[in-house]
Amino acid sequence: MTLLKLQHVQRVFNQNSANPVIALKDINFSVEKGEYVAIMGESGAGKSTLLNIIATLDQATSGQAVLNGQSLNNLSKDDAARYRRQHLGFVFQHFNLLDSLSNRDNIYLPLVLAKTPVDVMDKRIKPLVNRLRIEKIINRFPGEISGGQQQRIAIARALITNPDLLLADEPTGALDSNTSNEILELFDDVNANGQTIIMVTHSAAAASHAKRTLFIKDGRIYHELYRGDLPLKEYQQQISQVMMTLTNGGE
Ligand SMILES: Nc1ncnc2c1ncn2[C@@H]1O[C@H](COP(=O)(O)OP(=O)(O)OP(=O)(O)O)[C@@H](O)[C@H]1O
Repeated sequence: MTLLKLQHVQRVFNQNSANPVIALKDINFSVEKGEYVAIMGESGAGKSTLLNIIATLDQATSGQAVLNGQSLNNLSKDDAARYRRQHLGFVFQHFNLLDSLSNRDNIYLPLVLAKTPVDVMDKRIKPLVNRLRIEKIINRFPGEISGGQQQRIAIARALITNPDLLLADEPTGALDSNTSNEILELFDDVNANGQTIIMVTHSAAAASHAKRTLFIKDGRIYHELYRGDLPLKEYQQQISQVMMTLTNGGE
């Protein structure tokens, strides 16, 4: 089943000025339910712009973006905020946890905002605590745990609403390579449990964990790679090669 479909998506910044910026020229792709897709491209290629449109934080200038049957094109600010809360989960590079709340309350936060009863919150958190191995840190505060542990809490916060789509923006960008690997294995596990994931990353190692990688250049999809049955390392090399070609002019 198709979860996300983008057709001829264009995003122009400063459209009515003397110097409009065409950040996305013509983006076309679909994501099936249960897929794990990485998005790569050089700095300025349009990755954040694309992610923001999928995240309902921005809207296409033209073209269509549809997520789970809902057009993302003309949502009002309030409707977009509600849609995000109900259907999307976010994981960021710098975790974005609230230091004044315990880790448990950080995870509960999206449910608190949705006025969810406490017994439902307790029920929802239990399987996540086991799966993300955060038993020992759940009652501590973000300032008292490591970066990798903070990212685990952030992943739990993103998953507790059972989102249709998990959006990850450079989720290992602030972590050392060992901790990055642990977090990437966690994403593998989360995806194996049926969660659809889109991850923007500069890291070929991170992208190699996704089943498909889309490469963006100058606001268009330039190439795509499927992992298939390739071992992680070989797939990572293929991804690095495409990135190298891209960087060297992309022909
Ligand atoms: N608010 C804005 N106003 C004007 N131009 C913008 C705006 N946001 C992004 N751009 C431009 O749109 C293009 C795509 O930017 P975008 O941030 O999507 O790239 P990116 O691939 O995410 O880059 P990076 O990897 O550095 O984060 C760039 O040329 C950028 O300068």
